[in-house]
Amino acid sequence: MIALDDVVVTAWTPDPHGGAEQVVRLLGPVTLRLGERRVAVVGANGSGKSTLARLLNGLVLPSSGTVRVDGLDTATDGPAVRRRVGFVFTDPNAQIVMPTPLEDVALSLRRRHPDAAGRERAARAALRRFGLDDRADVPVHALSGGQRQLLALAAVLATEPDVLVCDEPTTLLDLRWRRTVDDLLAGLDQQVVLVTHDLDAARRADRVLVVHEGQVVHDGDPHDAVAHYEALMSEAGVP
Ligand SMILES: Nc1ncnc2c1ncn2[C@@H]1O[C@H](COP(=O)(O)OP(=O)(O)OP(=O)(O)O)[C@@H](O)[C@H]1O
Repeated sequence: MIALDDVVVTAWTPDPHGGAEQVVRLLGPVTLRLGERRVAVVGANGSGKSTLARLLNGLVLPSSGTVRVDGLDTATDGPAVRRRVGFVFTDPNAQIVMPTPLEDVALSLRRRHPDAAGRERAARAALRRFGLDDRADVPVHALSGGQRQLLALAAVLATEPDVLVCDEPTTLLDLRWRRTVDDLLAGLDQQVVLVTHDLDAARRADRVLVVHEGQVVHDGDPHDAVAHYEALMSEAGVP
């Protein structure tokens, strides 16, 4: 169970008029209990979705309030939370750290497979699941953007997290791989929190949060939530 209580996130930003830095509120206050297997988060650019997602594994810490995952506080139990909560970034370059796909996935497997041969076998199997087996040993800079995104997802799933938080994980993928990743995420046993601009993907969730100007303004049934978001967008002049 993910529990947010009275969470507010603020940040210092420069004053556009050259004065002292100012504190701005990016998100909150937010109080939520997230227990559903598939939770989607939708909202306009800059509304606060990534900030909300990053709170869930302690990448962003609340300025006030608490975020707990299965009772672990992200502010005080960060490493334990991150072992439980895998995070897939929009930009795969933010999380690929090794020179080749095989080495990158193998790094994620080091806890579960201390022996090198077992680790390599498991890493190759993980890459195969994402159609990357023939790319296992090429330099990561030679992968396409979509292949890098698949690699990032493969590496995070290899750590077998209890919860997977994905921040727009299919943005760089073509239609075939988007469907593959959507199906794969849908079939996972883990809880998945998906930040997405893909409203069809949001409609397949069990619960949808609509974020607007740093607030969760709607929370509930996917069809109602998506309709609420579309109404918000049309008020903003989006056709
Ligand atoms: N560390 C920070 N300091 C100052 N402002 C920030 C910081 N992080 C985020 N912001 C601002 O907070 C707002 C919300 O950002 P966030 O990344 O959560 O939005 P988002 O809904 O995920 O947007 P997008 O759909 O474009 O990815 C934006 O205006 C962003 O510029």
